[in-house]
Amino acid sequence: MGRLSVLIRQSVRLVWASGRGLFVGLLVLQVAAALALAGQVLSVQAVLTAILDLEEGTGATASLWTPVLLLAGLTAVTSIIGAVQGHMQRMLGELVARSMWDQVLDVSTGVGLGNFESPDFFNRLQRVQSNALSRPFQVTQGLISMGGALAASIGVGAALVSISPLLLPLLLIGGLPVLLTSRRESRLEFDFSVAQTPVLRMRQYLTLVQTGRDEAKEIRAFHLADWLHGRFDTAYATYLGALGTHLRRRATLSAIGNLGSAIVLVLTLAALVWLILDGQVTVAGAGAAIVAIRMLASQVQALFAGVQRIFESGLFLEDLEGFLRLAEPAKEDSRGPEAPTGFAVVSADKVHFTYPGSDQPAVRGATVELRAGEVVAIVGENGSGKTTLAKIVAGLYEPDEGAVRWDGTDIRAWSLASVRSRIAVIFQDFVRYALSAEDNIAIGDVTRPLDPDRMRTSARAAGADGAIESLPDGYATPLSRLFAGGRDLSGGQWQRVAIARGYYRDAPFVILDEPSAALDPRAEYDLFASLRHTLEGRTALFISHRFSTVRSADRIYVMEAGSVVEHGTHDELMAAGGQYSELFKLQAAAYLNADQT
Ligand SMILES: Nc1ncnc2c1ncn2[C@@H]1O[C@H](COP(=O)(O)OP(=O)(O)OP(=O)(O)O)[C@@H](O)[C@H]1O
Repeated sequence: MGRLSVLIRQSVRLVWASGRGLFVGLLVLQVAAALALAGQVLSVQAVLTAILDLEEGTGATASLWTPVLLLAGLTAVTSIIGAVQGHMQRMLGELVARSMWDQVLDVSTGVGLGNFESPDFFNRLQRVQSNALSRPFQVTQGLISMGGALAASIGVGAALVSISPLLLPLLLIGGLPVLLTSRRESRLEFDFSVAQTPVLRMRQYLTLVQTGRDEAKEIRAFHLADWLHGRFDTAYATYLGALGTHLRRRATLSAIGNLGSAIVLVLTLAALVWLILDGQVTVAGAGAAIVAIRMLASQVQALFAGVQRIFESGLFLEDLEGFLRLAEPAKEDSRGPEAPTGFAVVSADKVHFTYPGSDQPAVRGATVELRAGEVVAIVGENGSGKTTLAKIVAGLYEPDEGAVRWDGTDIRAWSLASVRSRIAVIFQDFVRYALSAEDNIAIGDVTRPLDPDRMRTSARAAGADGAIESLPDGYATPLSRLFAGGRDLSGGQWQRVAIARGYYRDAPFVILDEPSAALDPRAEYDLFASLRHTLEGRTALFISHRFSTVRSADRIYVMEAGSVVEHGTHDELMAAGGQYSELFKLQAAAYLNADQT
């Protein structure tokens, strides 16, 4: 009972916050329906008494009409209430779902990036999306049907007590077996859901692969359709096998519970027969009692079904609450004083970082420094830790050791949200939003109204203007074939849109993570050469694994296996004859050979 009252309190809070008007309205209707049901029992008794009086010749036909009309009226009222309630419940369910979605999306967009490295997080997210979000609606229904069944049980119970007080306790006991088995059933359901989440996610992933636009060409080119279908079928078969076992267990439990209730109902009816034979109940009373017992049995069943729904949803709601708590550290991000609007020096000071679940550090004691207005480059081979270091400098990952400092102050001293607002990052794997070209650029800064001039200047600076202006609707063209009138861009054109997005953001510090990977060598050279002019004094960190691109940087850091192994200007590094000069010559030779062939 303790657990039930906690769950009911939680659920009421949830429903109350989402749609209190509808909730109260539904409860009022439930009480009205309960009164109408009790009225029906009493009307049946009155109808039967009038019929018996007529037969015995002691009553008049006219006295039959009033209870019959009353019974008809009450029956109509009950069914109308039922119909209206259905629609109101649907609306309330949607309101509850919306407020839950709001909270879930707050978590998914607010939690630390580290969560997205963990399959556990995705399993929880999946459970929350496919289960926990529908559960609040179930709880709402459970609460309302409980409230209604309780009111109806009291009403019909009172009517029954007026006929014979013995029958009521017997009927109430009838609900107990179902209640006892329902707790066990709810645990089974939750455990099943937890166990099946990874299989379900794999199935959904296989569906996405087989329906995705990007994957479509590779599936055809590699003849993957049958192979992927096979994997999908196997995943489905595993799930169906487990579902069969699970449903058999649940069916056995509910059969036991319902059998228990049915036995109690038979005992109640037997007691009624005994009361009639003993002369303690009149024939009219017995008729009404049978109606009342039927009504009450179904109400008691509804009451316990409501309790069962709440119990069953309870475990999922706890899961949901645990998930929502993940956002608490994210709220911390916007606490603390605002970061200064600029800096003289940004440094990463002996930073170490290991990805969650990984045993190898991705960055080991790396130190870099950027002075205001400088264009600094990080180079290194694939997997050397460049992107990870950039994410640490951007305040997206917190270093395990060491610190990122602005003019000597650890950025953790300020609100992380404000630090991030001073930085524009163009990611290697930037997002291609299925929105207009204009939105794709202006998304770089959504804190102020769209500035068309700035947007066009940014597009021009990134060299994206030509491609966009030749689209059917220019900047208003959706950059996706998913939507009517949409067009797609080439990889290089998309990359320029992403660069324009970074330029559009009015931030003193710009981080470009391999922004030229999809550009041809001339475009890449032009991009870097024009960077200083485009950024107009802003500080830039440029990441590349093409050494020739960044030779004019103010300073170049060379990374290898997570550490900075060399740094200096191009000339200094070439003169040092270390790894930079070796890799630079290797890449240059590869280009020369390519030119000669
Ligand atoms: N999300 C992740 N989870 C676990 N390990 C990761 C993750 N991302 C990168 N790593 C590992 O961290 C190391 C550094 O990766 P990082 O992406 O920083 O290198 P990079 O120098 O930017 O490489 P590239 O030039 O290929 O982009 C690699 O060994 C990589 O396997």
